[in-house]
This record gives sequence, structure tokens and C-alpha cells, in this order.
Amino acid sequence: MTRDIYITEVALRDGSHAISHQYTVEQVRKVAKALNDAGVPYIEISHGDGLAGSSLQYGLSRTNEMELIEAAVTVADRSKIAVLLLPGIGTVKELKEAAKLGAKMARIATHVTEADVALQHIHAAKDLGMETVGFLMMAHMAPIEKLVEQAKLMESYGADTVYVVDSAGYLLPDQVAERIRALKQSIGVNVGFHGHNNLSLAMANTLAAIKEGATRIDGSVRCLGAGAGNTQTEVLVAVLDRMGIKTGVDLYKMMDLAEDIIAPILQTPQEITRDSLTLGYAGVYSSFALHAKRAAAKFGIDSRDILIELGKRKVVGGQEDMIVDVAAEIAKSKAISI
Ligand SMILES: CC[C@H](O)CC(=O)C(=O)O
Ligand SMILES: [Mn+2]
Repeated sequence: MTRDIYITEVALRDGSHAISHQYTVEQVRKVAKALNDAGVPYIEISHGDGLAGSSLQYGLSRTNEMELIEAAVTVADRSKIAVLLLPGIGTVKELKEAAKLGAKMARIATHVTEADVALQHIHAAKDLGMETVGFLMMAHMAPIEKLVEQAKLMESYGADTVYVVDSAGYLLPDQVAERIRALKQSIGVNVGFHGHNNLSLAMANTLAAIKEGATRIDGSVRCLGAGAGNTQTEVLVAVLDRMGIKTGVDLYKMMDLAEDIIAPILQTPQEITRDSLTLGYAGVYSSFALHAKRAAAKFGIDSRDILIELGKRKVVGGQEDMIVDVAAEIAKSKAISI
């Protein structure tokens, strides 16, 4: 099959944030089978924060992610199963375990300025025979020259693809275009884009990325991703089909999956709420949304105030404990001013 664009479906990983990491084996089996049958080339499965993310800090998983990976591998005879790993949260040990179960792609994710921490994990993934992706998160937080420098590092470590990751859903289409263009001019490996829809720009940003030459694109069916979700996969398939761009994915099967299987999994329909809009507006990690909501309820304050303050402080993934600190400070300053 010839494809112009290779889609990675992230609902079973990024979407884990949106449902507080409550996936069951049965749900993953059903979703993975439907994605496989629809012809989606890559399906990502892990805790929302990557392998070994299940913890008090990031949120406890209902089911051990290795069981979820195994369930997906068992039903996917066409799609490759991918895993996400954030060095420091996950280790080579979990990567080996996932590879042994049949995961074929490793996506090694770092903050946009910290690619050097990915070296040993990319090497390990290559040694395990996995296709390897360097995933540069919070791409809006670095100037383009820095992004290019970090992408070159990922390439030098052996990544087959380097992604620009708009973790906060903050970037505007021109900003995505200039980032992808710069990477296309500077590295020889595939370039990918992962967006979030917090400002309702995930589709526009994805199309801007594709226009500049990105060939690896992430989507989440029914927008089942952190914050307002990612580029909606079934919509992307339809749009690209209209543009004459081949994804190799069956549109009707994706629509049926979205409606019949994903919609019932959602705790609430994915929409751009005041919290997700604030994530995009303030440039905050999409996975912080539920943490901020809980902290706001605990301290009796507005979650938007927490998110705006986190944006000002440029808090990054792995600093989830700061959410409660910031909430406590805001509650204290409000109490003093009364
Ligand atoms: C915390 C990992 C994060 O959810 C990875 C990702 O999808 C992103 O940065 O957008
Ligand atoms: Mn994401």
C-alpha cells in the first residue's frame, strides 16, 4: 500500500490523560482491533506520560500498561504498536519489556531543549530493532534555531523520525509551518507533527505541517487526547482524502470506531472547555488540565488562574507537583487580600 502520510493514532496513550488512565484490557483490545482493521499504520499505547508513568505524581493506571500493549499486539496483524517513553519516567527496562511483547516503534520524548537525555533510549530502541522517533515536546518554548539543534541531536542518535510536538496546543499555523520548514531544511530523516486542539487549530496546524513536508502525523479518534484532544483522526482522514493525499485509512471504519466504541469510553465529550482553551492560550502542557481542575476544587479557586500562572512560570512536563504548589499560593494570596 502506498501512503503519502503515516498516521499514528494516540487515543490509547494521549487519550489516557483524558480518562485519568482508566483503560481496560477489553477497551484497548476493541479499539486496537478497529484501528488495525481500518488500516491505521501505527497505534500508540502506554500510560499518558509514557511507559512507567503510572504513579501518584502522574496518575495511577487502572491496568498495567504491559497488559494493554500485549492485548493490542494480539489483535493487530497490520498495524504496528508504538510506545512512548519519557527518559527519567520510563527506563530501558520498560522499553525492553514492551519490545518483547511485540511493540515495534519507540517514541522517545523530551522537552524541546533536552534532546540529549534521549541518547541511550534511542540507541536501546534501535538495538531492539524498533523504529524510533524523537519527540520534541512543548515546541513553542524554544526558538527555531534551538529546535533545529535538538532535532539534529535526535537524528544523530539514530531517530528515524523527529516530531515537532505542540504539547500545549499553543502554536499558530504560521509558527508550525516555519518550524517544520526549518527541520525539513536541516535534517534528513522523516519529520512529524503532533498537535493539540486547545485553540481549535489542530487541523489547520496539521495541514500547515503537511504542506511543509511533514509525513508523520498524530491524531486522536474523536479527539480523545489530553486537553481538547489532538487532530481528530477520522476528520483528518476525510480532509486528506479530499486533498488527494493518501493515508491508507478507511474513513467509514474510522467513523464507526469514533461513534460506536470511543464515544462511550469518554467520561465527557471532548470539547474546547474554558480549561482547555486556557491551556492553549497560556502555553501549558495539555496533560495538566485534570491535575489543575482537581487542585482548583481542593483549594476553592479558579483552575484558569492556576493554568495562567503555570504558563507564566514556564512549567514543563514532569513538574506536575508544581500545580498543587501554585494552587496553594493562589489560595493563600486570595485569603490574605480578603
Ligand atoms: C506527558 C507526555 C505528553 O503527554 C506527551 C504528549 O503527547 C505531548 O507532549 O503532547
Ligand atoms: Mn500530546
